[in-house]
Amino acid sequence: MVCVIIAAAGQGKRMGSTVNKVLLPLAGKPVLAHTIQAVCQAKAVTSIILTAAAEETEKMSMLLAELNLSIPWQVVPGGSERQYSIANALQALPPSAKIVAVHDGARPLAGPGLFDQVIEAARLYQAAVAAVPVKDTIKITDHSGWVTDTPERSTLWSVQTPQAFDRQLLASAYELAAKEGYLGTDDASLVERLGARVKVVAGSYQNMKLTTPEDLHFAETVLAKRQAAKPVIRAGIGYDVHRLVPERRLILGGVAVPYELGLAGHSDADVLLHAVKDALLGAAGLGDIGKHFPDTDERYKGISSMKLLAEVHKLLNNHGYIVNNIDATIVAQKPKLAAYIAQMNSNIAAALDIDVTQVNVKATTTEGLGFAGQGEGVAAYATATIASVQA
Ligand SMILES: Nc1ccn([C@@H]2O[C@H](COP(=O)(O)OP(=O)(O)OP(=O)(O)O)[C@@H](O)[C@H]2O)c(=O)n1
Ligand SMILES: C[C@](O)(CO)[C@H](O)COP(=O)(O)O
Repeated sequence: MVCVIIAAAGQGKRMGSTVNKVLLPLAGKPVLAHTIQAVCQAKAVTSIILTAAAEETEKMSMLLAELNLSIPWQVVPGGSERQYSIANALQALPPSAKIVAVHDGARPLAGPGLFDQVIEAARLYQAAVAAVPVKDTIKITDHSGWVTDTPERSTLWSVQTPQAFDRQLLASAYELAAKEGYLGTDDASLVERLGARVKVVAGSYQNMKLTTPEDLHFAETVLAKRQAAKPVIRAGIGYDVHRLVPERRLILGGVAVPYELGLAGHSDADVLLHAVKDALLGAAGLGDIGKHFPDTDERYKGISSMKLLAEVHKLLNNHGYIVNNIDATIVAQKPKLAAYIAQMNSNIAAALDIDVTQVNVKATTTEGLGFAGQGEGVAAYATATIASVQA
């Protein structure tokens, strides 16, 4: 379980506004609403704790309630410094939380994917931060403004949030900082003092912390551009045929259909899923299943086509696509398939992480004509549309 602490208990003094900057309007809604929605879209996140200044607790609770979140949330009082706010939130963590991510309420432009990446890195390495390479040359000065050093830029990173940690590690880091009276400017610096290693995950230059007024203009521009960007839709087609033979199971759309014959093939010969996968790969311009899962490869002998459908889904995601819809037709004289169609739809939807309404499997006979009509084999046609994911 992953709990995200959203720090929102500051005053936004550098913004020069009379209201807390996280409550300022941005593209038609409060900055904090953008931040919370991005956090909630991350797949791994299971709960939220928001830190709020005492006098803003009610306002922020109302904002959270209006967002109608599907995961549990709570609001805890902040402290006089960001670090003290996070320390309060750590006391309120749900017992099930094994990973804790911390994010600034004032970073509304972080994409959901970044949370998932940083959380995944925290699972692997115990501590991870989003960061971008610095673009300017950085100088160190003395207190009179004289340059004392120019650090090598290739080792310098501008560190952002989210930052994610193993729960115990972060708790120990905060305990040590409290004991030693150390006040850091981010959470990872506390963890570093324990001697633990922190992994850097590539963040985004757009994921800026709204600190001064010009940052708000930048954020408006980024959001306007994101809203105007139209996803590109691509379509693909798939077709497959397998021979019906004795002593094989008849697997269609991941369902074992009772019948005296089954489909012959190197894998489980799920002709429907083969057509669906070819349609998806075709839509993405990624070839076909023969290219990715050759029938000469022993690894795929007898393999469930549901597993390979999940692989195709991963491949599409890695190339920046999400699935829009699937339409498919199974061509078989026998057996009757109507009773199994709903399960096929839901199997396909689950593997592709889409709603079942986006999948439409049908079945038809050929009135006794041709190889399907003669019961020699089963064919399947599929079409798929996919959409490119916006950055
Ligand atoms: N005592 C504090 C101070 C800051 N924050 C939060 O930590 C994030 C990052 O801090 P910063 O940008 O410094 O915000 P402010 O403290 O509000 O800004 P300023 O320093 O200009 O007053 C913000 O979302 C802020 O609301 C917090 O939860 N508790
Ligand atoms: C945690 C942080 O956002 C990482 O860049 C940053 O250090 C917060 O600093 P601030 O002093 O609260 O602005």
